[in-house]
Amino acid sequence: MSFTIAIDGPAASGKGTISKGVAAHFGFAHLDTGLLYRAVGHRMLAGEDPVAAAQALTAEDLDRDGLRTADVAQAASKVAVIGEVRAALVDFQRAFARRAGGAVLDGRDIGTVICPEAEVKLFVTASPEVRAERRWKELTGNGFDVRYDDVLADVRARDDRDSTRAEAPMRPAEDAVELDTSEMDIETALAAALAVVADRMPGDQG
Ligand SMILES: Nc1ncnc2c1ncn2[C@@H]1O[C@H](COP(=O)(O)OP(=O)(O)O)[C@@H](O)[C@H]1O
Ligand SMILES: Nc1ccn([C@@H]2O[C@H](COP(=O)(O)OP(=O)(O)O)[C@@H](O)[C@H]2O)c(=O)n1
Repeated sequence: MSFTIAIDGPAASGKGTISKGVAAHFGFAHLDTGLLYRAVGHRMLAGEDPVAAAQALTAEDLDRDGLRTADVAQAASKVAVIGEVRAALVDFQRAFARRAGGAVLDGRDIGTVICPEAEVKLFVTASPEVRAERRWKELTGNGFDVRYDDVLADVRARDDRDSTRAEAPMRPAEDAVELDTSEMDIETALAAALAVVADRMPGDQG
């Protein structure tokens, strides 16, 4: 049986953390679809054509070091505007979503474009300032020397590019449950997400 949970939202809203927690709780597989775009962005920064890079993407590309930097995040959101890049990544994401045993995918367009039939859709948000603070803590904790103001500017620039692009813009699906985590710690946010999912689980799996 396949069961798909789509979790979308802007940068550093906590969708990855929630997705991992939901997947672990239910024993589902998890795909961070942002990594696909980051891997293509990384290859573009190395001089490759982004469409060719997306078409040739391998599992090893997703394991590379250096995909979590601010520069790669910006490059990811630039390649994500290109329709041919997005098209090259669709089949892999849909196949993952349909795998037996259940799947959680997080990104920007999972509930709207990749898996419009997903059994559960969440759209996770938080204010730009809260998200920038979380990302700043994460990056400085990982040894990156970044300023809060620059992280906030990066988050805002990506929000703007991601939500205004013509192809698969970031937005909540009409049937998505919105979860504003601005005032929630990780445990509270995960509990709220689990409650939404459990409510939509068939039988006694919740
Ligand atoms: N509710 C929360 N409260 C505080 N920190 C959080 C919360 N959710 C996530 N974080 C932290 O914020 C950072 C970004 O979270 P992440 O799940 O990677 O966001 P996203 O996948 O939306 O970019 C991580 O360091 C994570 O531990
Ligand atoms: N399903 C997706 C996932 C990511 N992306 C793009 O990839 C970029 C990086 O995504 P990410 O999820 O790794 O970013 P964070 O939310 O972790 O900061 C985003 O800013 C989007 O431009 C997308 O267009 N569609």
